[in-house]
Amino acid sequence: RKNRYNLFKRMGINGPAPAFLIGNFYDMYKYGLLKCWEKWRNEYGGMYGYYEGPQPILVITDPEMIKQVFVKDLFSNFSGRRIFPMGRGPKHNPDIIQSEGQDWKRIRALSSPFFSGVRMKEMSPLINNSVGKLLNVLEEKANAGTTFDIYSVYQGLTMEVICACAFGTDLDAQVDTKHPVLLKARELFLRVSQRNALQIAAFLLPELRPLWFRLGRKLGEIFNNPFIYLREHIRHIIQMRRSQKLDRVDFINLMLSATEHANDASFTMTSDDSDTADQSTGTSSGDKETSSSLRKKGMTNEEMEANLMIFLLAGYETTSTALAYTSYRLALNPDVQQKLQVEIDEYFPDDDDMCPTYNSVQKLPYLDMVFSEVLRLHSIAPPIIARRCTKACTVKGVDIPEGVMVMADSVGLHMDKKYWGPEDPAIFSPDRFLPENKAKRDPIAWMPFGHGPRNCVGMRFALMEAKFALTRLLKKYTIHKTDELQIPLQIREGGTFVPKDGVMVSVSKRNE
Ligand code: HEM
Repeated sequence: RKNRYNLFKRMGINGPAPAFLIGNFYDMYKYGLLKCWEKWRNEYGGMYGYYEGPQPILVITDPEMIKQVFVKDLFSNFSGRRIFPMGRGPKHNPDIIQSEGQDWKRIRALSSPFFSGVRMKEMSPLINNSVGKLLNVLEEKANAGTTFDIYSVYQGLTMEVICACAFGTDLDAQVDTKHPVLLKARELFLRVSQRNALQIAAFLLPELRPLWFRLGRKLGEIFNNPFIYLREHIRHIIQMRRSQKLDRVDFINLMLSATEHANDASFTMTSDDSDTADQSTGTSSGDKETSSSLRKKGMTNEEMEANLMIFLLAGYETTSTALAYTSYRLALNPDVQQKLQVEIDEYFPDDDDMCPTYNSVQKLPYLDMVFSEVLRLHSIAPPIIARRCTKACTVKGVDIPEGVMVMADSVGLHMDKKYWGPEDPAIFSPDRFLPENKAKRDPIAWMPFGHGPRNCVGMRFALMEAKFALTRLLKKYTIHKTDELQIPLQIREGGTFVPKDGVMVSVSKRNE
């Protein structure tokens, strides 16, 4: 441990001085990660090292270094992710986020087809159906003229959508706002952000992870951890679907066939499924197995459960947060909102009950610019954009020892004047994403979904869902700033970075 705390000094890399045993934990606990990163970035520049407990984190912003870690050397030297202090650890972890090496590649190869263009098109009616219900909820709010938290409304929407698309279940979570699955997911993310004594102990003493993991499970059973409720919910659905053998287009159906066909050499997914899968795996250096040979190995039952849980949580939390941040920005920038409404009206004229499609929403350039700018200013999952060095190597002249976590400072990149100036990067300005401005910038400067073969597998899904919701919402309603809107929004940091106290707005019907 003592040696570990000297690591960055020995490497000749600057950074905040760590305290023995707790690293830089005190600052992180007191001020939060966003504030610490900003302070350290200002003090030490684009590359520095700090310690999360005993875990050394090397923060980088150099585009070439990021490309080497996240793309070129990903499989050979950086196949690990950040390790959750209370998790099972990276070895033989059944879920896509925590697994590494060949296990990750196989799970990714099996999961990518859920997000292919063909699947997106098949899922669009399910999404449109839930967006229709969102409009009904907003109609009530508009009629009542009340101020309300639009974030919690979006949480109902995204929970409903992910349950329909992943499990084929109809939760009706926008109307039944006390649905236990919705409440448990909300509670789970809240608990992660609260850092109880066990979480802190696990964070500071990761060597005892197997103990923390077992203790966490035991205490979870005693104290009704929401995770256990959600896991049982997923198990129940899997059992039901196994016995019913429904022929539906949802994740669970694809996973069931992958599980049932494990090691069946003749099994192939349809060619329609392959358009995202091969981008993710099988193309990097030192990689012998192709995506399709990995897919043939299938998934175990435990992997299926674990990954359905990841999709449920990721599908629910991230997209609702992105929609909440977008509503915040639109409420504060009525000119941008109006311009967006003009674009939507032009593309969907005189059509109150429009049903956007996967292709049609991609033809709205200003919508894409607005959403991209929102994701630039509001990073939702920045700590996860990190790779653990699994084999010592040199990256652009920096010797990186095994075990160091290399994190791309996406928040710093998103605020760097070099890429986003001369206008102050803190200003919300969708024009930064005009094609002529985009062409001048290194694409690495914008990475809300991460980078490389291990980037966000659900990106297409998130973009489609958010764009369906925004086009239909803005066609009918205008979002307004209210006295209760918190400016700037306070952020709650946990697994994700979300508006701590919601987003309090009102809506009005456009044609009245
Ligand atoms: C606006 C919405 C979203 C944002 C901002 C977001 C962001 C991210 C980020 C930053 C990563 C890490 C990428 C990296 O390490 O390079 C990630 C990974 C991931 N995301 Fe998303 N995400 C979103 C939506 C979704 C959705 C809707 C799903 C699934 C339904 C999803 C599933 C995943 C999974 C499974 C991974 C791990 C991929 C892997 O390790 O191979 N995400 N996401």
